Amino acid sequence: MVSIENEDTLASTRGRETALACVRAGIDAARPGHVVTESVRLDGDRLHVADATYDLTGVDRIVAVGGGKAADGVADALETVLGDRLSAGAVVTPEPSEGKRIERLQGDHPVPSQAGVDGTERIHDLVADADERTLVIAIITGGGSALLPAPADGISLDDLQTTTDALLDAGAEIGALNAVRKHLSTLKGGGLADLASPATVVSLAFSDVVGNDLSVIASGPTAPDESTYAEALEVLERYGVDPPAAVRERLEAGAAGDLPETPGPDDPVFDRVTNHVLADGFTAIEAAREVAADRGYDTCVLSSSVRGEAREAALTHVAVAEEVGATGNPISGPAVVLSGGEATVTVRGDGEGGPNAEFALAAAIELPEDATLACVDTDGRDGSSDFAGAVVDSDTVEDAKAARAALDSSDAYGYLDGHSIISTGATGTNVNDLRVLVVE
Ligand SMILES: O=C(O)C(=O)CO
Repeated sequence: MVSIENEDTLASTRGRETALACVRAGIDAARPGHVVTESVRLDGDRLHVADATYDLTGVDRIVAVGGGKAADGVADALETVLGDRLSAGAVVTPEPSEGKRIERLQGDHPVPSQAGVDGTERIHDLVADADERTLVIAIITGGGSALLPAPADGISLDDLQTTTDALLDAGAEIGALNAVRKHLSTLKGGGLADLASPATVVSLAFSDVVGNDLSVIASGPTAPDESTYAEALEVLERYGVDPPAAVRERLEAGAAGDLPETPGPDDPVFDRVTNHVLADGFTAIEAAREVAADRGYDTCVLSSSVRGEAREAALTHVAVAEEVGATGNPISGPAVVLSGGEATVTVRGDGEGGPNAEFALAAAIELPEDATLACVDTDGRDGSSDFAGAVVDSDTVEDAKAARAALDSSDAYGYLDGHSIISTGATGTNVNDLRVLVVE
């Protein structure tokens, strides 16, 4: 079970206690041990994944490869489920544990590192000689884009780092960011499926992407890609990013038709590929909702795909809390309103912030008296901070001017204190943000 540091201090009211219990249940439900055991089963020569069954007769090698923030836990669970049938594997994760058959390799997030490049090369080596008798299980989890860098021809790690950094700072949304990354690295944008062909590929995804677009989750290593070099150039322009010369040259060469595009939906490399989304933001929301209902609250899911600038989406949540209190809409109190998705922040200063902290602090300035809001990134790392998020109520902000100044210098954690900051450490999963709004 995920543990929240200092929970006794944070849970000083009934609303706060409920919000934190919901957060804990949401994260736990999305952790790989639970999710994989529920959805993957080996029965003799039959591998069951969700509603699909794969016949392993004739398969003489099963290789599990991939990466992302939940990959270590998925690898653990697969080693248990597949036992001796598993031949080998490698995953690149931020906090690798000791594996049995699947090697655990260190990578870095949100900006890629040399360790990630080395780990990705190991995956390349394991998959490069796959044939018709090989089953490749692809472990695709959020964070995979940075953890599995694989720079394309002519692109250095430094080019990838600079470009990623600049787009993150500009607040680029994930689809746009990944359209660029897919055109700068070899395993993204269907590249892993291409490398594994003609093997059968079964992909197990944990989605941290609103709408579960498989070509965006970890930049879609096993998914057809419809984005283009031209689009990648347009993204850089849209976010005002002037990339390193090698990046611009590659994207311009691709847009001019001098480089092959990433494989699209009709490409035969996907003939033997099946992608399964095993967990997403709704997995966390549903578990949180159950806890709230058990505690006697009326519950409502606002949306699992709230996105946009955190401080603006926060005001919508304040408005919902006000409406619950004033007119009993969309439900009447005591109520728990849940949302998921991915808020972003445009970095304005060099303070310590993150989308969830900014969401919570912006809401706290205006929350009505009977409302509590908890906002966390289910991976336990809000933006590039070491915190998961924050729990706030109408007492959190004593000095609205100072709170606004903190927001303006991207320093929400600088304003919030030990009575608000939620710290879980890395949770081992990643299904995006979870917000719990309690109105008593
Ligand atoms: O691309 C990534 O790595 C993401 O976190 C989205 O899945």
